[in-house]
Amino acid sequence: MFIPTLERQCTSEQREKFLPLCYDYRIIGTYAQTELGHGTFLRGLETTAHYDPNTQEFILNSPTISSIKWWPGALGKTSTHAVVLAQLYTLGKCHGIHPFVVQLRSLDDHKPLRGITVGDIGPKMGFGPNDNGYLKLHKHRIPRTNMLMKYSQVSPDGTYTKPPRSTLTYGTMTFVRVLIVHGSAIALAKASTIAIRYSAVRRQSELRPGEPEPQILSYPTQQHKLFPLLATAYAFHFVQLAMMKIYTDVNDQINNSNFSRIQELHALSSGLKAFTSWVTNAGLEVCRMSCGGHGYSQASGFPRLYADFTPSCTYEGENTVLMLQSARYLVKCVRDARSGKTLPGTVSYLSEDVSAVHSGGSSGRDLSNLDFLISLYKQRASNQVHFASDKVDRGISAGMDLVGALNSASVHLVSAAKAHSHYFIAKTFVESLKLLKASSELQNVLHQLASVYVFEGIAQSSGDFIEDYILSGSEAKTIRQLAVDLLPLIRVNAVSLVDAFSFRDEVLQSVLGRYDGNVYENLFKWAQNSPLNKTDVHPSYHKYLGPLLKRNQSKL
Ligand SMILES: CCCCC/C=C\C/C=C\C/C=C\CC/C=C/C(=O)SCCNC(=O)CCNC(=O)[C@H](O)C(C)(C)COP(=O)(O)OP(=O)(O)OC[C@H]1O[C@@H](n2cnc3c(N)ncnc32)[C@H](O)[C@@H]1OP(=O)(O)O
Ligand SMILES: Cc1cc2nc3c(=O)[nH]c(=O)nc-3n(C[C@H](O)[C@H](O)[C@H](O)COP(=O)(O)OP(=O)(O)OC[C@H]3O[C@@H](n4cnc5c(N)ncnc54)[C@H](O)[C@@H]3O)c2cc1C
Repeated sequence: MFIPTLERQCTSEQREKFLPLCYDYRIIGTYAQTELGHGTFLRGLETTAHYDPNTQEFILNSPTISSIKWWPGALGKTSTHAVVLAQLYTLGKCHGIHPFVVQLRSLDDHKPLRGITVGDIGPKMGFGPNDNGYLKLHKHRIPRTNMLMKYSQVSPDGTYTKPPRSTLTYGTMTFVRVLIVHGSAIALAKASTIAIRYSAVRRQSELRPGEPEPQILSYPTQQHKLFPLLATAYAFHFVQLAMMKIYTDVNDQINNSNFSRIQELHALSSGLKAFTSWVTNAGLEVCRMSCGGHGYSQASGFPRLYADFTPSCTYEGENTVLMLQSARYLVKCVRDARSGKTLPGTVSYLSEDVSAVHSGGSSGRDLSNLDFLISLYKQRASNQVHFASDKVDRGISAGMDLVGALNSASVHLVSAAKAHSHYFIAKTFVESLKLLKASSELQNVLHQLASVYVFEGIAQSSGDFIEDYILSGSEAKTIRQLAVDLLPLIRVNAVSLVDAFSFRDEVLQSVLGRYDGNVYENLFKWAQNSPLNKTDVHPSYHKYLGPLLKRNQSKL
């Protein structure tokens, strides 16, 4: 995050000064924004940067205990520098959060500089090797030219020039949220690889006396756990490609001072980061539990995969908060549509009248047709967004201000943003496959994956579709059955579909997910390396167990 921030927020002179140092690993940096007291509410950050025109320096301080920077990755022991987000003060006026490059440690002996107190925040649930750290600043001075001034400037006499958009400072977070969509796809692909390969190796239970124990991958319940998640990994792969394309296009526009789509990008990246990380987070646990006891072993790779992935739901914007950000924009779009404005691509459906198109219960609708089902996802999203938006309007009519009305409708706003994200993902998956140049056999297999993703997505949220009369109860039941009917067909290619992710064993880090399937021998070998097995009789025996047993035996 340190380098992307410099790349996006530096003037050309600052780029020339800082970026070569980063690329050559002459300095190591982190992104120090979050504080003990604030992570979500950026405008509440307390770190200060006061400009001293006499020395043309900024004086940085952590004025309170809650202002201590807390959590930034590699801040504790590794980083020599940080981008520090602080409240800018110049000529007695506060101008809000701005980014500053701050050297933390000497490049000679790595000792913290004067006015800098840094350290590790202590053991966490995962990311053991990462020294997430704290930073306390005390009257620490940096040159004026260390404020990243691409968008806003402070002149030598302290005059402040404001940015074209205050939220340009938030640009790095948007970029990393887009990366996290990719991270979700990768994590779910890894988990699917481990669980499906192991399920092809593991045999368990005797269905009928005398019959060989079947592969657990042959059980419909195991397939129902794993194949929708496999399909989701493929869906997220295509979505992260689409998301990155939109990000790159909008970022190019921003670089040409065209800020027209910055809000749409923020809303989409926020919703997709939250949606994909929540789904992946839950999916990792389903994959682990589908592997029985061995899934709980470190040897499976699942404990570390989960512990390292799960903070994706928190960092870079806590998921609920990001869904609310996305929803806030959707509400704004409903208003714009009602006032006749044209809506941008990813939200243009909100100006369509989808309500009459599909009333639930009409017979003869082709419930296996993906294009038709995507239109139902669209209707569900539009209904939920309009419902939540109407709730906000009713709140305002009842005398609330906008903030109060948004807060009062926030549960429904989160549901609406989820439905919007889900529609975007399902639509992108189906459309991406149409554009894919692939053999008919491959198209058929991928169509099965897209179908099970779309069917299962409706089955797991059938209440949304039935409550709004988008589907009748019997139609929802039919779609649920369509998903189950696909499972044995996907079974045929399931192992090939995870092999296609091409994770090397060294990357997958899983005895259960080994490419050669040689699980049991390697589990036993792995266990031999357990520290507890260094000696046959563990030293603790002589201190505790031995005396206890001997004392009690003497009573017999
Ligand atoms: C290539 C392979 C990839 C594999 C690897 C995959 C994954 C790993 C990758 C990365 C992870 C690794 C490390 C990550 C380590 C973690 C780092 C961090 O966590 S950094 C800190 C992150 N912190 C946050 O995200 C803070 C969240 N809070 C906020 O963003 C803001 O406080 C919030 C909630 C948006 C509120 O903003 P605020 O200004 O206070 O109030 P408003 O809601 O009123 O917003 C005002 C307007 O500004 C618009 N806005 C807000 N944010 C943005 C934005 N980012 N871009 C554009 N516009 C934005 C908002 O919509 C409002 O607009 P309107 O007034 O409604 O028009
Ligand atoms: C592993 C890890 C690495 C990190 N790395 C970095 C880093 O490198 N740099 C950095 O600056 N930070 C980093 N962070 C910090 C991270 O960005 C914050 O933890 C994150 O932004 C969430 O803020 P918070 O912790 O204050 O949670 P809070 O905002 O306090 O969230 C707590 C609860 O309050 C709810 N809540 C908060 N605001 C609202 C609202 N407006 N409406 C409804 N509900 C709300 C949330 O939904 C959540 O349920 C890291 C965190 C972790 C766990």
